[in-house]
Amino acid sequence: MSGIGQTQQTRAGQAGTLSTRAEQARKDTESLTYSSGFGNEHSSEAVPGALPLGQNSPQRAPLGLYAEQLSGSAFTEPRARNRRSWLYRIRPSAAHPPFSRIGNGSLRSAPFTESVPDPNRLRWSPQPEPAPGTDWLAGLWTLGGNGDTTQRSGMAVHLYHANAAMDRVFSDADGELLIVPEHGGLLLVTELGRLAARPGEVALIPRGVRFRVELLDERARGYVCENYGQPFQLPDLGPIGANGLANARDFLAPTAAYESEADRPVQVITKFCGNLWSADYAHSPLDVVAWHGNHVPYVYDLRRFNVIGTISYDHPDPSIFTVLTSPSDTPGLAGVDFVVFAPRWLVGEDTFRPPYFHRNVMSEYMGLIEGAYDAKTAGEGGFVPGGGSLHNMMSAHGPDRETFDRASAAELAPQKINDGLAFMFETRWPVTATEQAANARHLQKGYDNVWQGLERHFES
Ligand SMILES: O=C(O)Cc1cc(O)ccc1O
Ligand SMILES: [Fe+2]
Repeated sequence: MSGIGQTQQTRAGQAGTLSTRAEQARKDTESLTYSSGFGNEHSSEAVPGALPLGQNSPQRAPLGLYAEQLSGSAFTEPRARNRRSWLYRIRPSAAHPPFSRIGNGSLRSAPFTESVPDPNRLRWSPQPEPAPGTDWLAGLWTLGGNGDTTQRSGMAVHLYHANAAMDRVFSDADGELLIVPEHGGLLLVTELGRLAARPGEVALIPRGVRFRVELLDERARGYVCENYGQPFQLPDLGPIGANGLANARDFLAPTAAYESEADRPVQVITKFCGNLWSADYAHSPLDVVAWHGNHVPYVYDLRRFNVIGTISYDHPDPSIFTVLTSPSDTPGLAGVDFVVFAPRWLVGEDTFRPPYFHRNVMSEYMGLIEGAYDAKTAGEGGFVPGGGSLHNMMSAHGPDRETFDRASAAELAPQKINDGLAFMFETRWPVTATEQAANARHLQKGYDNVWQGLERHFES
């Protein structure tokens, strides 16, 4: 079985240095166009007349293209949950050679059984530098997760660290991918078109959609939530009303674009029930000339998030910061929520304003995109951009001692939190760490100490 590293067949060496590739990718982002809205029907054609009108599958599709449906939900799921796109492509996806197993590299999948679920609070420093020539796929490193890929339930937390563009093409049959860049921009070249995602933005690649990743900078680092469960959707707003939190119109789907160069060999890798499989195609599968549907990738700028919080007293639960939720069969119980702690004003009166001490039945993985987080002291060895923390089901956590001391004594003038962008993947089941995460050198050994020295103040 060959490894996950890039093969000879890829063009990285031939196409010159990464800077040339990155420069080209940056140039490509200047002409990107998008279609706005989340969950709605989008349509796009790169060549006029490529999209059939009034039907999906004419006897002969326009321009000699092949019509193909990509289903992200069962055919019969309720209309509100139904996801599919129709693709009009140069060759049908069915025309491919057999897939063979390749090594999984540092990727791991559910069920996670390498270690036992850990009730301790865990925190990691940023990922170490990858070897030169590491593309986005080879740079994926799994921290942990829950559920079962074969049952389409649960989630995985991955980190990525890349310094080379991807020539091969990847798709994930196991789940959708929420990509959270922390350092360096990405150009995602997908079957449905191209999207740019820079730190502060997130990208969502639906289950099964093929893509490759170009780097917009010399190095790219970030987080990935692989959601095996129901696709992410916008949370209901209840009494908030018709607007607020992440607004649907701020999600941007790509417009159709296809690989225009002559046929060339392309390695296509698929992740299927936890393993990587590879096939050598004689052409690029990113050959969709037109498409319509709602099973589409998105990019979303987290700075567009309409943050809602208290204007009276007490610290609201962080569900108020939910960007996207993957529901379970139990109302209100998410398989996984994606939550953002964006710049906001704190005005609560007679209130301990940072996150409170708590124990939660849900499990919380937190990452930091930039700056600092208001419950934790910043700086080397602390909660820093590129690092992450895991507070599993019922583990006791909250403000560290320094934060507690400061916030308990602070003068409660209106205060703008302006210097940080943190996020949380909050999931219904404990996250079991992979062996590589449980034994990582960058696991912070003294994390518990941040809660040391919280002295007794009780006077009876
Ligand atoms: O643990 C954390 O920092 C996340 C979090 C934030 C918050 O504002 C309230 C509860 C919570 O779990
Ligand atoms: Fe928490």
